[in-house]
Amino acid sequence: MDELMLMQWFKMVAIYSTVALSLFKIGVAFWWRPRRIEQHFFRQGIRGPPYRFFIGNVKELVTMMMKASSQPMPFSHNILPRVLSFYHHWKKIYGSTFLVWFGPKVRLTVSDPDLIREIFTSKSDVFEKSEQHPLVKQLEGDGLLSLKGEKWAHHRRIMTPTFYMENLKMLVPVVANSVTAMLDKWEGMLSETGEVEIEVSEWYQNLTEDVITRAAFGMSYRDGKAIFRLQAKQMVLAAEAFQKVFIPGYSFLPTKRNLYSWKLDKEIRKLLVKLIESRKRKEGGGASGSAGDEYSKDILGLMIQASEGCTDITMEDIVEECKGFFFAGKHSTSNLLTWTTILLAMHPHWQTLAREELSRVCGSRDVPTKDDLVKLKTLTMIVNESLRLYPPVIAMIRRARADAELGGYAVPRGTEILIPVIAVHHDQAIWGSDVNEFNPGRFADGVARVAKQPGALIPFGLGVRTCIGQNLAVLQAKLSLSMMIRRFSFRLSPSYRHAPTVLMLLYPQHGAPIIFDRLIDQPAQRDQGS
Ligand code: HEM
Repeated sequence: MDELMLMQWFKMVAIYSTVALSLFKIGVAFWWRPRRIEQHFFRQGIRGPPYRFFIGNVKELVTMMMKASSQPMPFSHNILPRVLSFYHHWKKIYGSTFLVWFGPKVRLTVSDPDLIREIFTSKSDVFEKSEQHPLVKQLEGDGLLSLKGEKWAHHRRIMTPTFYMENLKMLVPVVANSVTAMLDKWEGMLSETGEVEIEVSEWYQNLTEDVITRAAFGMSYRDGKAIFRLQAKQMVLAAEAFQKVFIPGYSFLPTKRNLYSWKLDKEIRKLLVKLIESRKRKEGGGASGSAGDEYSKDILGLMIQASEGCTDITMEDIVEECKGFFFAGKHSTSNLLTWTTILLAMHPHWQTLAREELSRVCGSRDVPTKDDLVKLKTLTMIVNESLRLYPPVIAMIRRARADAELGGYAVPRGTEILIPVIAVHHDQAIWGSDVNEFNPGRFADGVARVAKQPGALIPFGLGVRTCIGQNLAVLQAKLSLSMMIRRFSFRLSPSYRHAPTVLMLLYPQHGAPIIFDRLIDQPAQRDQGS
């Protein structure tokens, strides 16, 4: 009997100790540590909204963001208060470098271009990519976008040749075919008066899906389509997760949402493995590259070749890279195209200037050649101004992997740095009093002349982790816009409501309905007439 009591007593002590230890750990993680970090930064003159137990500033932050995006805004490009309302609000109180708490996770906002350059270049080994939310990681894949260290460097080396300009230039006919098919369909939809209203963002998504599947994977559009549909569903889940406090380990629980996201991931994986294996068979069968040998250095081809030469590139690695390229290749480029079309519809004068330049450079050619594209300075200025005012990626995050010094501040290990790209792009101190105006002319003497500090215009990031797809995105945007501008003039539909919103990337909340008018004097017609 005594022995039994003793056993029970030990059991009780064990339970109480476990509970006490857990409470202690919770206290340290959710109370003591945040307070200590707050004090550390306060002593250096950095303040911020006060940390609240467990939730940090998430409640105020989500409320502010929801309120700001609840109504459309006037046709103004001063979009910072709407799309990054918490930053805009707290910057006025605490200055541009402040602390903000995403649950118990601290982020230090940094918008000084000199410090941004330091983070991305000379101190890029200390300020590494931060760990993504599990749902975002599932969507983007565990490839280039999130890998670190030697494995990232190895993958980047393998895939870089895909994006050499000589290889990209071979894509001009591929992209042009897709754009022609899209514009022909629009033309078929014209009313008797010669105009049609198009919701361009959906069309651009299909276009960029088409281009990335063909260009990067040598696959047909239909093969890639199913993957894009599944990723769109994952994107909704990931966007919802951003509005909640992140609880480590939660993603492993079999909740309804997690079960659904696992199912989506499994289906994507299955489709990708099938595609990769069929491509491997083709490569093994003597084909030197992707389907049709048109583009032998595509991502999939290079990854497969690399996996055959060494054991450290596995099928799993290829699947993860494919996920990332499907995601990154589609959304950001279609957003760039959508915002640029909206801007040109709002500012028709720049359509005219771009059209005149196209006539000068391309003459009677309907589709610009790769050499023409380089000469289209006005179009380049327009694209740069669009990326400045409406950058698809509005913020980037880094994490200090060791104690570090930044601009005279001591930043403890584990601190995350939030770089509000959109705030930098809308900073009057950098861009001048017309900062919120659409003025591509500011780039007339090149980007460097205007944004004197390299960290001032960063739509594609900076330093070693800069966007690998930058040249492909710009090539695709310039080619699509130039072909569209030559065929149509366009204006905003009366149903357009200006509501830039963030769902991982910056997009128009109520779509982008645009009215297109067919131009009478088109190059193709001039050719026929001559
Ligand atoms: C307008 C279009 C695009 C924009 C604005 C954009 C933006 C960015 C930004 C800001 C980064 C850096 C993120 C960071 O440092 O945290 C990045 C990285 C990346 N982007 Fe893009 N991107 C675009 C198009 C593309 C395309 C078309 C592809 C693929 C074909 C692509 C693939 C990637 C990859 C793989 C990375 C990770 C690179 C690395 O860390 O080595 N992006 N992109």
